[in-house]
Amino acid sequence: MGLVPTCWSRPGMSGAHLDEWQKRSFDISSGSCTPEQTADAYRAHILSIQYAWASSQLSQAGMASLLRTYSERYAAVLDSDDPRTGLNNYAESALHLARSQKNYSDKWESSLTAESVLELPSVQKTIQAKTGGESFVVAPADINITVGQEGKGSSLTPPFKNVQPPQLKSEVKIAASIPANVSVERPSSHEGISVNPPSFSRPPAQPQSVFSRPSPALPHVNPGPAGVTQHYQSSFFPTSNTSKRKHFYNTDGGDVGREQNGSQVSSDLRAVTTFKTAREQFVVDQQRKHSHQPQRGQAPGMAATVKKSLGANRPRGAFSKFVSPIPRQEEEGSVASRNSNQEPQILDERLKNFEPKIIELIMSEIMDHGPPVGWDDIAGLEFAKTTIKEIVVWPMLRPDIFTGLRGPPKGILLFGPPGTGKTLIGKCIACQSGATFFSISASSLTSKWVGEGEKMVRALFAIARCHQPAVIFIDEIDSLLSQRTDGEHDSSRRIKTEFLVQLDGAATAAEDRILVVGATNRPQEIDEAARRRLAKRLYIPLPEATARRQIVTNLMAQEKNQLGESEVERVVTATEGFSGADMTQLCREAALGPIRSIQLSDIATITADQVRPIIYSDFHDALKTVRPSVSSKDLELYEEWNKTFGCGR
Ligand SMILES: Nc1ncnc2c1ncn2[C@@H]1O[C@H](COP(=O)(O)OP(=O)(O)OP(=O)(O)O)[C@@H](O)[C@H]1O
Ligand SMILES: [Mg+2]
Repeated sequence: MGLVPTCWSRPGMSGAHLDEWQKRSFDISSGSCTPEQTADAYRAHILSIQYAWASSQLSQAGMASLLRTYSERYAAVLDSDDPRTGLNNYAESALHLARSQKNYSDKWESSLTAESVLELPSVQKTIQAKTGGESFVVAPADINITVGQEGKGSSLTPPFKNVQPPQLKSEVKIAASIPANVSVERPSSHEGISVNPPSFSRPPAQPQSVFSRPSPALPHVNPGPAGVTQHYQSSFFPTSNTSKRKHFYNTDGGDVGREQNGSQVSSDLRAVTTFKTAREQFVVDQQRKHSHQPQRGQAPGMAATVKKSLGANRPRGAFSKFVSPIPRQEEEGSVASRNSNQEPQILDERLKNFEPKIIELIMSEIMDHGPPVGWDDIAGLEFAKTTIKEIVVWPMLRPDIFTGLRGPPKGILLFGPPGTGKTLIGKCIACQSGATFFSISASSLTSKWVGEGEKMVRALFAIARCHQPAVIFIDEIDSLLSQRTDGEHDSSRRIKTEFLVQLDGAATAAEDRILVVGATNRPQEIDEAARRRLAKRLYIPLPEATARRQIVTNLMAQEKNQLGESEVERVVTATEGFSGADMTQLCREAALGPIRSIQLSDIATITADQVRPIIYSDFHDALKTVRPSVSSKDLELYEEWNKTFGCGR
C-alpha cells in the first residue's frame, strides 16, 4: 500500500515531494481510520492530485494513473458494505430510491418526490429526533429541502424551520425530475439521507460509453457522496438491468434504427452522440444528396439550364459508390430499402431492366441549372416561336385541351444556317416548358460496346417516359440520324433504327408526352425516316432587319453607349446577311472600341467610369473585321430545303 506509481515521478519533481505523497498514502491505508475518515482522506488525495496536475507539477499521464488508483480505492471504501471498512453506498434507502427507475425505453424519473423524501426512514428519524416525536404533513409543492449545509443555516420551509439539519458535509444535486426546487444533500454517513441511487453513483463494471459519466482515467473523480456536485442526465442513463445495459452498450450503428424498446433512449443517444457508423453516414449523405435534387418538370419558367457532366466529373475517389460485383445474401432482402436510400430515381418498375450505369448516364443529361433564357431573348423568329409555344409549352401546361387531333407532334426539327438561334431556342424550351429537359448529344448515345448504344436510346426514352412531360433535345441531330448507308458501321445503324422505333414505334404510347426536338444546320443529311418522324420542321432563318435591330438594342442596353436611333439603323442596314451569332460578334467587337482608344500607359490605372461609351464609329470599325458567316449559296440550299420539307409559311 502507499506505493506511488512510477509515472508520478517526472523531471523536476523533488524527492521531498515524493516522500510527502508516499506518507499520505500510508496514512490513509494504515487501518487506523474510520471509513468516513478514509473516504475523506482519499477524496482529499484525489483533489491534491488534480491540483498538482493543474499547477503543472504532475504530468497528464501521471495524473491519470494516480487518479485511477485512488478513485478505485475511494470507490471501494464507498461501496463496501462492511461497516468497519466501508460506507455501504448501496444502502437500503438508496436502493429504495432507485427501485422506480424505469427501463431505458422510458425517460428516467426519480422517485425522489417531496413525499418520498419525507417518507424515507432516515428523514423521518431525523425529523422526529429534532421535533421530539411530533410528525407533520408538509405540502410538497415548492419545497426546498436543503439538508445538511454545515454552518450555512437552514433553508427549509416553515414547518422545518426548527429542524436542525444533520451534520452533513456536502451537496449532491439531482437534476432528474425532482419537483420544483427540491435539492437534497447527501450525508456522508449511511444513516443520513441517501438519495444517490446506486446506478447513478457508480454503475458496476460498466464499460466506457458515450455518456457523460466521469471516467476514472480522466480528471473527474468517481462520483462520490461528498465534495462532488453531479448533474445527471438521467434520461440518457441506461437501466441497472445488466443484460439490457449490455445490449444497450453493444448496440452498434446497425441496431440504432432497429431498437424497439429502446426507442426513446436511442433517439436521445443519437442526440448526444456524434458518432455514426460508415453505413449510417452513407445513408445520410445519400439522403442529403437526393433531397438537394430539384423536382423536375414541376415549375414552369424556372431558371436554369446547364448540362450536367457526363459522369466524367463525378468523383471516383474513396467516397464514390462501390458496387460489389456479387450481390451479398443478406443484402438481397434489403434491396428495396437500399434502393430507397441510394437510387430513388431507379425505383420505377419500367426501368428495372436497365443497368444502373446507363440510367445514371442518361440522368446526367437532364438539364436543370443554368442561365435562364426567355422568349424575349430570342430576337425575331416570331413564326418559329409561336409554333413552338403551340407545340411544346401549351400542351405541356394543358394536356387536357391538346388531345386527339390537337395533340402535339412527337418531333420537331429546327433547321437553318449556323448561328441563328436553334440551340438558343432549345435552352428557352428547357426553361419555359416546365418539362423534364434532356439535352442529348450524339456522342452520349454512342458507345464503344456493341449493343450499348441501342440500350442507351431505349433507356433514354424509358426514363423520359418516367419523367413526363419530357423534352428530348438533340442538338446537331444530323450526326445521330444521318442517312443510313451500306458502308456504315453496324452499331451506328442499329442506334438509328432504335431511335426511329422509339420515336414512332410500338414502344411509344399515344398518350406519352415526350417531345423530341432536333436541331441541325445540315437538314439535307437527315435520314428520310427520321425526317418523317420529326413532323414539324421549322426553318430558323437569318435574322431580318427587325431582329438584328433587337439584338443590337438588347446587347447595347447592357453597356454604356451613345448610339442614336439613326446610328442603330445604319448598323442594321450594314449587317444584311448576318446571323444572330454574327450580330453578337459584331457588338462584342464594337464594345472593345472604347478600350482600344485608351492609351496603353493608362490601361492599368483607368477606372471603369473613365472608359468612354460605345459610339457608332466603333461599329463602323467592327464592321471591317466581322463578316457574315453564312454564304448566299448556303442560304439558297436552306431556302430550297425549307420549300421542300419545311413547315413554315
Ligand atoms: N435570334 C437570336 N436572338 C438573339 N441572339 C441570337 C439569335 N440567334 C443567335 N443568337 C446569338 O448567337 C449565339 C449562337 O446561337 P445558337 O447557338 O443558338 O446558334 P445555332 O443556330 O444553334 O447554330 P449552329 O447551327 O451552328 O449550332 C447565341 O448564343 C446568341 O447569342
Ligand atoms: Mg446549335
